[in-house]
Amino acid sequence: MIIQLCGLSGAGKTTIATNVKQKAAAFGTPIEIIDGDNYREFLCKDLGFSKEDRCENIRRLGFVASRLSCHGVICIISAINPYDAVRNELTAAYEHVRTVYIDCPVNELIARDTKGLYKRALLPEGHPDRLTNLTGINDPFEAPRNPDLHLRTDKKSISTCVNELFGFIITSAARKNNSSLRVASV
Ligand SMILES: Nc1ncnc2c1ncn2[C@@H]1O[C@H](COP(=O)(O)OS(=O)(=O)O)[C@@H](OP(=O)(O)O)[C@H]1O
Ligand SMILES: Nc1ncnc2c1ncn2[C@@H]1O[C@H](COP(=O)(O)OP(=O)(O)O)[C@@H](O)[C@H]1O
Repeated sequence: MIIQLCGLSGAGKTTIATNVKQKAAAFGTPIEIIDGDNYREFLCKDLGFSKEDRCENIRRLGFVASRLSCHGVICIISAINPYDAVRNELTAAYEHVRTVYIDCPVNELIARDTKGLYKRALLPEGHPDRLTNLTGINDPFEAPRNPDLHLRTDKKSISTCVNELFGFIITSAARKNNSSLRVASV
């Protein structure tokens, strides 16, 4: 199974994915987190933040996830993943892909600003440190219309979000296994 997260920088993707991984490990269920930030240092080092590069980034993360998930590893793709088209591409290309929207309003993210990116994007035009393509400020984010799970991280605590995603994964995995068993017994 592949869980593709999407959500703005600072929305809580890494925090939730890491906690879900820990919780699952305690139950003996391995989860691999395929994190955009992390892969951009290695496999996706050549990519920037244009629409083409962001889509290519997601395609590569999706490919890695597909290789692991066909050996039974549950994968969480933790990336901003801002475009509908490439999210749909992954859903169509691979089996058992679920889309989870980690949602937080921009005003709250500007207040959190854990990496200082929002401050830089909001600098006046022409400022040498201004970030010109930060998702949600001056670059698009296409909110998924029908995500399989929608978590509002400004309204729910970290532990509630973690429990909801964990529960969702367990339920989806059970459904997937039941349907494989039905197919196998036909
Ligand atoms: N311009 C711009 N826009 C968005 N994000 C930026 C940008 N510049 C750097 N960063 C940092 O890169 C992380 C996002 O990488 P992703 O691979 O998740 O992005 S994408 O899915 O390809 O859109 C993102 O990580 P997260 O904060 O964990 O989301 C940022 O730390
Ligand atoms: N309900 C919540 N879920 C996840 N993170 C939250 C929540 N409420 C507050 N936060 C905080 O928001 C920040 C999210 O950062 P991070 O997980 O790195 O986001 P992202 O990976 O989406 O960029 C962390 O400082 C975290 O403690």
